[in-house]
Amino acid sequence: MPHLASADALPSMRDADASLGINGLEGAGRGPFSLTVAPGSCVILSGASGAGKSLLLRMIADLDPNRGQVRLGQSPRESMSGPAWRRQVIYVAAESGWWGDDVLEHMTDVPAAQALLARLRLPADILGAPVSRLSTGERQRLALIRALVRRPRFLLLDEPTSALDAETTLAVEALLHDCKAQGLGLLIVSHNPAQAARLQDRHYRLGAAGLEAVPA
Ligand SMILES: Nc1ncnc2c1ncn2[C@@H]1O[C@H](COP(=O)(O)OP(=O)(O)OP(=O)(O)O)[C@@H](O)[C@H]1O
Repeated sequence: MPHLASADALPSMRDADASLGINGLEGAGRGPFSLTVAPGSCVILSGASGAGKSLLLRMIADLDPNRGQVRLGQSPRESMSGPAWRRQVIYVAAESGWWGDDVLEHMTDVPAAQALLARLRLPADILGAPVSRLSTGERQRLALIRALVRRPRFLLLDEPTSALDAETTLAVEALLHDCKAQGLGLLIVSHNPAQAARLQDRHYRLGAAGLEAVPA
């Protein structure tokens, strides 16, 4: 893993065969949606603005009202508390929310977060900065770091590079690629066909008729 600043900075692989299974998930008048994300794989979700992509991710994380089956391997989502579920399956919004003005207090593993800064082209002292002074792109990358250092099994990423320049976008993608190689499962909303082509193991488009597989 030559590109990693620290092997400890990435989620470790556990229960390698535990897929994220979504079956008949519906809510807010949308769905039912069914798809599977295997560990160590990347599923891209595209579709027109307003199609319901964020809603689907939020329903999987159980952040919006929904019904249907969601499982992690053999374990149904309802077998664990909401916070326990969202430690394993983390939703990262396109515009991240921060509950205080101190970046550091949001990081559950500061050394691991520190080890990822350079990879994402962030300054070494940024963890000491107030959230209110960060640029949109800095906040977006720090939200990804904040999620990664919690060592989830699946990440639901909503347009994770929407605020980034081309070179920084590639740096984020390289990190995600390495996380995937360590067993992390990814479901990523992207409007960028080139990014989809670089990252996807599978690709679905969300349209009026529901999820449609997009050929590679
Ligand atoms: N909790 C909710 N209950 C009912 N409707 C909702 C809820 N959340 C979002 N919506 C509506 O569902 C629609 C889809 O929103 P969503 O944010 O999922 O779209 P999107 O596909 O992610 O769009 P974009 O690409 O522009 O981000 C919108 O019209 C939105 O107002």
